[in-house]
Amino acid sequence: MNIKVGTRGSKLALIQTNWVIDVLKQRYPEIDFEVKVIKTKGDIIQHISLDKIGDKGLFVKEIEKQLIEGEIDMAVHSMKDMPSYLPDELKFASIPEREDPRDVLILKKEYKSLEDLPKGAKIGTGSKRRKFQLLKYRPDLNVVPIRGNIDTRIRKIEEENLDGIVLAAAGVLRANLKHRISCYLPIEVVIPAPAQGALAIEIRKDDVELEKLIDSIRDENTELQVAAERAFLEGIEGSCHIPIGAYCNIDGESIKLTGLFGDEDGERLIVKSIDGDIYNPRELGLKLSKVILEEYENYGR
Ligand SMILES: NCc1[nH]cc(CCC(=O)O)c1CC(=O)O
Repeated sequence: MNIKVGTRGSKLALIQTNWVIDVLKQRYPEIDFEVKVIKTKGDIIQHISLDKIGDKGLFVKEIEKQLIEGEIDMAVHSMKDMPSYLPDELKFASIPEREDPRDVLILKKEYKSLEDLPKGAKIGTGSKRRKFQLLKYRPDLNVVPIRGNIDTRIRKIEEENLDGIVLAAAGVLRANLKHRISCYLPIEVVIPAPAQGALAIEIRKDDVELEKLIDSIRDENTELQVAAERAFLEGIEGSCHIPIGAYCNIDGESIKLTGLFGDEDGERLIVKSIDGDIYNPRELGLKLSKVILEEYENYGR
């Protein structure tokens, strides 16, 4: 059997794709996998702030088209970049084990933590979720927009004379850049993006054979967390112009889901947690989105 795997061409996308192929190969050494790099709209318009072009589908549409047409058989993405709804013909296969969900700071050599940073320090991030949570903790910081893949952003610390940047631990660790991490931001301080650190493997709905194969690398806790966190995102119906975050903590049969939601300019920023059990993660996510949206509407009244 020969399986064609579609991916973006960024270093991280290729690392993630090869990671999935490697774990599948360990179980099915007889299967051949062929990587096909696909250029997406998001890769072509690198210079514009993601905030301004918006649209989560930017990095996946072209890949999904090739999947539907049979040019490829599966696609590997970062789950956090995936829109709430997939094309009718496609679905997610089982989800493998999540990487560290936290965000990290990569700082100039002089500094080791968020607390170390001098007043007014310049921190680069294009994400409102990261920006407003950092400012809540350190209102004096000067948060400036940056874009680009991981290497580009790290380079910009020097090039644009920043004191540091915020990145997802998952991308930095997968790219073998652990030594660059200055500190991990606790989940209580910076709630991650829904499903941050988890991978999405997209396949055709009718591809039962491949579905079964990928089921061998399923991680149940990750699937539970992703179900709850993405249901919250779906319930919010937000875009990337507003801060949205979610993290699901599992403790035996109990789960605690924490959600973050706010407005475009950071005036309203709401964080709330609710408890549930491992049997209804999706319902818990949808419920939390309703509770938070309601609180948002009543804010300041
Ligand atoms: N927004 C781009 C993106 N999409 C996935 C990752 C890293 C891997 C992940 O979060 O799962 C990143 C980089 C980042 O946010 O630092």
